[in-house]
Amino acid sequence: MASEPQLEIIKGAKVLMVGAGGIGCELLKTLALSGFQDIHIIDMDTIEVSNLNRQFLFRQCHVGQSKAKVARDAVLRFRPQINITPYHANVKDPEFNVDFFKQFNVVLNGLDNLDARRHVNRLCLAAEVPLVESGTTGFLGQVTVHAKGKTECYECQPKPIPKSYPICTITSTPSKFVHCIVWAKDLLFAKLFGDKNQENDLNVHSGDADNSSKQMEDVFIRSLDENLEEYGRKIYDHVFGYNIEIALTNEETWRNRKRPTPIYIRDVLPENLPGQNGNLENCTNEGSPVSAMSSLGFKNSQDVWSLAESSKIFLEALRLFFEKRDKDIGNLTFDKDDQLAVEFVTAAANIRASSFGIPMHSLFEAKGIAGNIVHAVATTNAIIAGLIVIEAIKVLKDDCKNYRMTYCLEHPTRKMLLMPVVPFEANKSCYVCSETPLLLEINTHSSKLRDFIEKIVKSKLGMNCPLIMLGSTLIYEVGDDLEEDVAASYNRNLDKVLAELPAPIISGTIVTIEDLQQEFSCNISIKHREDFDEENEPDGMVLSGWTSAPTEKDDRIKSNGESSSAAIRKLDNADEVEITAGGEPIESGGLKRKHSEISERPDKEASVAHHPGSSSANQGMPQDIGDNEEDDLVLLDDSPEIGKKKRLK
Ligand SMILES: Nc1ncnc2c1ncn2[C@@H]1O[C@H](COP(=O)(O)OP(=O)(O)OP(=O)(O)O)[C@@H](O)[C@H]1O
Ligand SMILES: [Zn+2]
Repeated sequence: MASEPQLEIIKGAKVLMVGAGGIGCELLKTLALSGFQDIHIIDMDTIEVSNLNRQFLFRQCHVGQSKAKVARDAVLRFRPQINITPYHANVKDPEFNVDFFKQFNVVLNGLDNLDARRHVNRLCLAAEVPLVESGTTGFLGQVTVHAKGKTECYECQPKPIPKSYPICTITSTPSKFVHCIVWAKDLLFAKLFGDKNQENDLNVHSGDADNSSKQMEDVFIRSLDENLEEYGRKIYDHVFGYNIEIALTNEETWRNRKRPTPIYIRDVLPENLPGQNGNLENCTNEGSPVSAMSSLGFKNSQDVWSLAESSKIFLEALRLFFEKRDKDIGNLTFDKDDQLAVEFVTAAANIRASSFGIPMHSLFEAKGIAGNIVHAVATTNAIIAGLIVIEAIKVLKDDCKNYRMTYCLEHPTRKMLLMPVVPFEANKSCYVCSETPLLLEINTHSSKLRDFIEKIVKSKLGMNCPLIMLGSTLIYEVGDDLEEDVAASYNRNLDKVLAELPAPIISGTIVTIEDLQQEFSCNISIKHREDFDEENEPDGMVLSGWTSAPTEKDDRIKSNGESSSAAIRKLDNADEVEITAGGEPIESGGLKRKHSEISERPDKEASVAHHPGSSSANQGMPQDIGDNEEDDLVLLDDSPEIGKKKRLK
């Protein structure tokens, strides 16, 4: 129960929540029950059936409605006297500018993607409003506090980019099931059902450079009256049979690897097997999604299909796409919520896995890998929401010496389920909250301004509405209010190489980039470089400059000079840290952690190297630190003495 003065602070606070999903629902409820009376919520989504198992403010009848609005109505039913203002909108919309953010005492994030998190971080920095940031992945979760001038900002530590795989591992030498999944969704699925114009490296790299890509293209084109069964079998034989034969001709590749086995459909499924075509009636029921599994009578998504079963699903899913979803073909991108797409990708990945001697997986598992899904745990969201409120109250009391980043661990470690850590001070070389310039190595004679904007400014720097300047010369700007001829000249610049722009970007120049909405700008020093490694530097440009971690001693808020709080203490050994509690190092044995591990998130993203997927879920979370036989739950005191623990009986 909050003390009287604390309650007054809570009652007088105006808070902004971003995200009304898994964490957001718990958070809104906890805020309301803790006495908060003026809460604004932004969420751009509508409610989906798959949200209902954990987003407890929503019911079946709300499916399709705004999360922010339904969450508000649900909470007002038990706290009718408080003010909740919902916005069914993207936090990146221009209306949510710095002035909008300035009206709040604290901002609380319950988001699921890096892009929006970075955007909110910049607005909070510009508006000088503290941010409590959070994330969960299954049993893991964390809450961090970011206050300008007091702690590091959300972007002070570079966030690991989603794990991606070298293209040749995916196209030629898969060794794990995830490689087969990436191949099936990013290459095969994209080739058959996606945008025909996008680059797609389904070709097998063989010693025989003449592996005709012309022939390759022809195979995928379906003539208007081509029988779908025959078309499916042709694709099957091409990608699982012929391509593997070609790959095998490159002896060098297989010298130290297990050779794959080509698979042809005639060996797996005899032609025109009765019943093989599925039962179209079953899958045309109004309202139910088109599904190869239901068409073929497969019920359990946790079963691992045999090679023959995978092959049946492959052919059936392909047929259903062409017969039932023909309007989508050419525009599809893989979506984990698209049942037919998941079935197709699972089947294709399993057939490829079988060819390469890799264990096959169930649709349920494959979906998790393909969609980068770690199943959400409602309890973790509830714990994290509680911790957000605890930190928010400290922020409102300006109790910065007691701010904590708290990690929720999968297994209690040293009897701690929750690991509190003193926040770091700002990284002096953070390009977001300090003025340190970045360094970009790029071929200024061959890279176009368009590539620079897409790969660096938008993708790496997370800018929304960039403005690019060299000295006082504007090279590029976006905005609805631009005059036509100005907009046209900026557009012409997009296709020029950097060194040939009206103000040339060459080695030694410093480019200034600003995002007016985020009120954020940074400088990039340019260094010309002729060649890049295709495998390791697929963008053809390398951005660096803000990777250094904070330095020892001055890098974290001190608890009044005392050592009563948990802390991460840097060891002499440069990148190892030791987690300590109560000033005393927790007994050693499994607790020494590399700094890089502490700041890395669990990474299950599956994509090909040159298409890094979007990042979601947690950032900066410690991994499983080690099991402890005693599964005691340990709670943190609400008092500043975080080192003290209470045991739940
Ligand atoms: N740019 C954004 N603006 C506003 N809301 C956003 C933005 N990005 C994400 N969100 C919201 O953040 C919430 C995150 O919630 P959560 O992680 O539970 O995801 P979910 O979409 O509800 O569930 P799942 O992805 O697991 O199916 C979502 O409701 C989503 O709409
Ligand atoms: Zn920073």
